[in-house]
Amino acid sequence: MNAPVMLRMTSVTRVHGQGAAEVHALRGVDLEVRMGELVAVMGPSGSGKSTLLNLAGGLDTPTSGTVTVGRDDVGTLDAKARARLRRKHVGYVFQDLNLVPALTALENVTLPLELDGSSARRARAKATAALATVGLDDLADRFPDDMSGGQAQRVAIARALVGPRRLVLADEPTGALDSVTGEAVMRVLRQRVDAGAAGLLVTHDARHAAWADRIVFLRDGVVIDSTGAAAGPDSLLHRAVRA
Ligand SMILES: Nc1ncnc2c1ncn2[C@@H]1O[C@H](COP(=O)(O)OP(=O)(O)OP(=O)(O)O)[C@@H](O)[C@H]1O
Repeated sequence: MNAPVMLRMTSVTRVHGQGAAEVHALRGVDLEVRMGELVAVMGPSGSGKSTLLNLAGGLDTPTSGTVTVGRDDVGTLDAKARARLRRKHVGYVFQDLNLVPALTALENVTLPLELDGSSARRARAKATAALATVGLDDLADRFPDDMSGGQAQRVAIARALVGPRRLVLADEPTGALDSVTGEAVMRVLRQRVDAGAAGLLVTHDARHAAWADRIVFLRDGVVIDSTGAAAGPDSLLHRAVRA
């Protein structure tokens, strides 16, 4: 039996700006991501990848069409309800990391859990474990500005994956990383998805897309192709691009 659909986009359009400045960033996109499934989104600059990710995470609402996360229709939620949905169920890794500079690595990862109502002790324990999964247990007390780009990126990954996130959204999560660390980050993302989350990954890198079960290609706001071939770490595609 197929796993439940966590993210569903139906005939989604998004128009930015107005009048002469109007940009049709997405034009009628249909997309489903099931629990346990990692979908990579590829496409040239300006094709609508970030717009799609922002809609999936409830940071933005569609101009027309519907976006549902679990049972929630994102377009019908008010800003407060969308913020709650994001905090509770959606993990993000963005290009700009949005780490809080005044908080240590551990505190940055702990923060979303505390905002969700976890006790400080439980939140700390979970955050410590999340930092360990990205190999940063030694740097828990370090501040983001005292870390390398790759280390800070891994803190952002730990923060996105901590807690019961049902949908993990990653926008070029390996951008600041060397290839070995980038692979490690992809492995962590894959493990989180294998443990039951749904994952949506924007990437320009075919080696990272090869970790996905499916690759969706966007151009000018339209899905122009979608590979059905199950890729994943054991797939031929994966082995081919890693060889
Ligand atoms: N807030 C906005 N206001 C106006 N236009 C926007 C806005 N956000 C995105 N766009 C436009 O929408 C189109 C799609 O942008 P988007 O950032 O989603 O593409 P992308 O595929 O993520 O690009 P990149 O790979 O360069 O990040 C582009 O033409 C962009 O200029």
